[in-house]
Amino acid sequence: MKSMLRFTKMHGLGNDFVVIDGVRQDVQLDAECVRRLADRHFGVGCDQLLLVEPARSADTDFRYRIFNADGGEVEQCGNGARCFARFVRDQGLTDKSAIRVETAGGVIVLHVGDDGDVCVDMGVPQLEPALIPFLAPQRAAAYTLEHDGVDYRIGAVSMGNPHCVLRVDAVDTAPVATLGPALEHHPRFPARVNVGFMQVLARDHIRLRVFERGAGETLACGTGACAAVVAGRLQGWLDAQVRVELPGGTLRIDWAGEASPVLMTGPATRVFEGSIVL
Ligand SMILES: N[C@H](CCC[C@H](N)C(=O)O)C(=O)O
Repeated sequence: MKSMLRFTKMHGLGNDFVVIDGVRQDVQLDAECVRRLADRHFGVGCDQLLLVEPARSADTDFRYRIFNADGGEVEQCGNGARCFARFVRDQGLTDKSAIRVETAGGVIVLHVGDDGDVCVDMGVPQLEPALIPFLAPQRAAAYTLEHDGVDYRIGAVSMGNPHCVLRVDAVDTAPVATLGPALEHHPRFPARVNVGFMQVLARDHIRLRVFERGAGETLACGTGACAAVVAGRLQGWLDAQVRVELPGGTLRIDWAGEASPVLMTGPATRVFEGSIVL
């Protein structure tokens, strides 16, 4: 039976989303439906689809589910979290300025600023290989990853979702389109992986491009920015506060190190509202 679904199109620095209110709408999504909504020719088009649901526990305000354009449900989305916060406030679903949200990757706390930016406590990065998941004998600040006869030096971090970070001399000429998909599917990342290409300009300033798991290269990746700063700090290249310059714009990432949470601050933009027949 066909049904009409209302949605809001949003983006975080060009990483774009279809956001759906699953609080006031009865929404049943399967992978095929997500792929169709995400399709830039036959659907609305987006990198990820975000589904807002009622909280399932007393200590959170909402549940937030994230689906990549390939239809797969994933644990976390940083740019999406900022758009989520803007959405629930704009839609009158909450008037809180600190919003606790359950995700498949853990609880995150969103702080909506008066300046329009949103600061997200993305939680403590996970560095144990088995929990990333990444196949390695033990935890290290950096690993050697072999692919096609070449040894790459990488950082491996989970922000709830898995990230592999490589340092490059220049992001503009980095082999994102070829090495990105190859490493996304590397057998040592059993859940696949997001692949970040990081150029260090200063101890408080990097450029970053990310080939995202399940979506391809995006204009920005919030969890990728967090993972790059964590990997860079663990290798001694970066300070506690870093400007991360992505193709779609700049995020501020703060990480005091080790057991501290990673804080991500940046904008969230609403583009248009719409409805679609499913
Ligand atoms: N592609 C990611 C999910 C979206 C993350 C990204 N859009 C962000 O802003 O963090 C994954 O499969 O883990």
